[in-house]
Amino acid sequence: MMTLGIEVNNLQLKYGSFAAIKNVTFSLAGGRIYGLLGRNGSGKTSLLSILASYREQTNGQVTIGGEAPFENAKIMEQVCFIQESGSFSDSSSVSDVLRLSASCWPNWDSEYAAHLIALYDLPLKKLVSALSRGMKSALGVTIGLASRAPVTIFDEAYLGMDAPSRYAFYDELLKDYMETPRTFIISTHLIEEVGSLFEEVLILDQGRLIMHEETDVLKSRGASITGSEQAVDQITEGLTILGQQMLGRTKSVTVFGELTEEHRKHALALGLELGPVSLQDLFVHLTKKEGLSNEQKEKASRP
Ligand SMILES: Nc1ncnc2c1ncn2[C@@H]1O[C@H](COP(=O)(O)OP(=O)(O)OP(=O)(O)O)[C@@H](O)[C@H]1O
Repeated sequence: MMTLGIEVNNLQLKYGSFAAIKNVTFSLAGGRIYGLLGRNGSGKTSLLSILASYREQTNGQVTIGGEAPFENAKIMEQVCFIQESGSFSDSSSVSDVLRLSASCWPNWDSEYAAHLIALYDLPLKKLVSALSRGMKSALGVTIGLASRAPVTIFDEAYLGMDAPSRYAFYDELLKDYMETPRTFIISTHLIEEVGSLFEEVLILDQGRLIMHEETDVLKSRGASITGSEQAVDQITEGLTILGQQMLGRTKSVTVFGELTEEHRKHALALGLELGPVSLQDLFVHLTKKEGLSNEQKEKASRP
């Protein structure tokens, strides 16, 4: 399958006078799983809508495979955008929606669709209006995966699904990605659940891109330090603490910022255990209202 690179340059989107996307610039090579994170109203859906040709930007450039996506039929059939709310007509039946989807995406895989329909027990004859929220989400997920679109975007698409269904979705996505590599962009608030899928992470904060990093590199921007309370307190003095936890006599502290070699040696000498920081902890810290100053955020986002 071809890999379509995505270039976003100085992108701006305004609703009236309100700027929802502010001078966002990034480049995605494609063929990876990207996570798009941001607090409520940070602009995730707005950004994804532009990539999916649902909206035109106010300023700046977007290209997918070298072409601007807006009103571009050739690009639109390469991009599948699945939203939480679903955008299926209420008066269509599930099988109508699937038939329409099959005609929209040239790479549609009917066999795979049938597998997912069985997996999620989707009632083909029911009208969309008669589906439960979770069933609507399962229909969306089925379409996104079976579309085999070179760029597949899930915008909180599995929110209505119960935990077993969500985990089945993560498994399917990973399996499908291994078999037919393509670009997935996934926006989510369920960072602990979905985070391990991401190879790169983008974080939006009030319309600005404050971080775009390989997940592993991002995780090395912080550390968890575990051991005796006294030793942990000693080593973390003066560091930015994201969170702490006591488990019996053992203390575990998460810090922001890379540990210096000296710190590491000292920690090991004190018998402390060092580990990576969780994506969730980093995210919460980076997007906290009274968290880092814009200057600090900018510094943190630089390699
Ligand atoms: N059609 C619209 N008209 C006016 N303002 C809008 C419109 N759509 C979104 N906005 C505003 O743009 C900002 C970004 O919204 P957007 O839906 O892109 O955020 P989000 O990151 O997807 O949020 P959430 O996580 O809550 O879904 C918000 O302040 C929102 O109120």
